[in-house]
Formats: sequence, C-alpha cells, structure tokens
Amino acid sequence: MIELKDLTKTYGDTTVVDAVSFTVEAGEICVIVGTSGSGKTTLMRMINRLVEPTSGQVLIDGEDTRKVAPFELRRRIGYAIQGHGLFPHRTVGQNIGTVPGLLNWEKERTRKRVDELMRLFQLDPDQFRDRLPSELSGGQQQRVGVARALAAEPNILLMDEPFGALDPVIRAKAQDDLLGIQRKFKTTIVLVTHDMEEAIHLGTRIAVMDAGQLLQYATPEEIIANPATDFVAELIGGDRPFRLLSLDRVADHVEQGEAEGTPIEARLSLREAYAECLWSGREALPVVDNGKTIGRISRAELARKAARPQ
Ligand SMILES: Nc1ncnc2c1ncn2[C@@H]1O[C@H](COP(=O)(O)OP(=O)(O)OP(=O)(O)O)[C@@H](O)[C@H]1O
Repeated sequence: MIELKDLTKTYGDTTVVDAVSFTVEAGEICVIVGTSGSGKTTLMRMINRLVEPTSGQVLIDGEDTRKVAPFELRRRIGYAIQGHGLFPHRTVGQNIGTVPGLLNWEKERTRKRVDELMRLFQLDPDQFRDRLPSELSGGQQQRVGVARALAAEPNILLMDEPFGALDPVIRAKAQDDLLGIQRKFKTTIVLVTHDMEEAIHLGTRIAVMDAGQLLQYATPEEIIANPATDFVAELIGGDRPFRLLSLDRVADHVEQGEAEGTPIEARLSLREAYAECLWSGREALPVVDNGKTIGRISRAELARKAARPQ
C-alpha cells in the first residue's frame, strides 16, 4: 500500500505539486492522468525519491520513505519510462538482469529470472538474449524495459508514459500484456499518462491532476459518471455514456426472457451489445455463456444505462 500525505513540491516560487493526498491499495493500478506540465511525473517520482518532496509524506506499507535507504527503495520499486531507457551497449539479457546484478543475486538465479520474464513478454530467450536493444523493434524494446523494471520482483512498479512511443495497435497489446502480468505478480502499479483512454482501460483508480492539484481520485466508473469538475469532464470527452457502457459486461445485465437472432456473448461489453442491437435493428439479443443461453439483454435497458450513467 502506498499512502501520499499532503505531498508537495516547489521549485523556487512555483508549486508544481500542491498538497496531494491519496492511497493506492496493494495490487491496484493507480493511473495519474493530466495535461502536460500538470505535475504527474514529479508526483510519481516523489514515491521513489527520485524527486525529494518539499513537504508531506510517502508511506509504503506504513513506513515513511524518508526513513528507508534510497537503495532499498529502488530495490522494492521498479521503474519503467517512456522510450524504455535501455542501456544501448548492453545486451537484452544484461539489461533485464541489471537490478538483480546490483543486488548480487547468484548468476543462475538471475539467468532463470531473465529467461522467465523474456518468455512472459513473448521474447524467445535463445533468440533475443544476446541482442543489443538497437536490434529490436520499438515494441520489443518497450517490453524489455518493463521486464527490466520487474526483474528483482518489486512489489511496486512506477511507469512513466510506458506506452507513449508505441503505435496504437501495439499499444493496446502492450497494455493487455501489462494487465496480465500485473494479475500474475499482483504488483502495485502507479502509471503516468496523458491519455484518458489508457487511464480508463488500465486504472483501478485514476488520479486526475491539473496545475499541481489533485482534482479527483476515483474509479474509472465514478470519474465517468460523476466528473468532479468541468475540466475532468472535458478530459473524458463527449463520449461519456458510451464509455460507461464499455466498462460494463453483458453478464451483469442479463434479463429473464427470450430474444431472436444471433446471440451475444455474456463476456462482451454493454457497448458491444448496444452496437449489435442498433446494427441489427433488434429490440433484444439472446445472451450466451459457454454456449448456453442464459437470458436476454434489451435495447431499452441499454439505452437507459447510456442516458443516465449512474
Ligand atoms: N527540476 C525542475 N526545476 C524546475 N521546474 C521543474 C523541474 N521539474 C519539473 N518542473 C516543472 O514542474 C512542472 C510539472 O512538471 P512534470 O514533469 O511533473 O509535469 P507532467 O505533468 O509530468 O508533464 P508532461 O506530461 O509534459 O511530462 C512543469 O511546469 C515543469 O516545468
């Protein structure tokens, strides 16, 4: 668990992070979102003391980080940045093994961990271990960057625009990879982005920053349904109701009764169900789960959900 308490950073007369307080529970993904210069990176870097707070506190599992030696903090906290920051003259294997090396892990343990991570990130160790970063694609380099941040099994991972340099198709894939890996290791993640779409997709909770202030800290559902300010609503964009529909599964809105035509899978989103209703001109769709019909979902219910996103 990470607790930020009145965390503040000033440079001269300028306050770039202004008394920000929130808590990230263990195993959650906190996404810090906001426009350029809003203080996102500064806020995140105060967690591992890459930036020293001017005032306020960071507690990790109840312990004040000012009392923890910086090397110990770096061991517990992985760090991945945009453009991956790989060492260009070190091989992929050496890059991923950087922190285990600093921690004097046995060679064999490091090798095993490097291979495990490479396989997890779909990089064949025999094919890629001895390559230099320049011999990889952008997406592969990004995966090596995240693998390196996870190498020493940190409980916490900080990520600064990790997918910023990727094209949209690879980006969606990289986000899903991250979610899979986060579930496997139960890592607590704090991720900075300026992309609200990414925040909604990845965040357990989203922290919205503007001019150094925390405007709202809430789940994606809460932020879409009740944006705290006009600025937050603007960041979410005009597509709010449909965004809310895409967060909910058909499985949670199944009604009793029958419907005609091609069924929809219970695991799909309400947005997909609504699109199917509109596209096929049907008032309701049969819902199937594991090949069995479990009820129906109606267009009226979907429209109600879209009109009043509560
Ligand atoms: N070392 C520094 N000295 C002075 N000002 C700084 C320093 N680091 C950051 N700032 C200022 O603090 C403000 C917040 O910067 P920060 O990098 O945290 O914003 P950000 O929201 O991450 O922006 P971006 O999305 O562009 O990376 C900016 O106005 C920046 O110019």
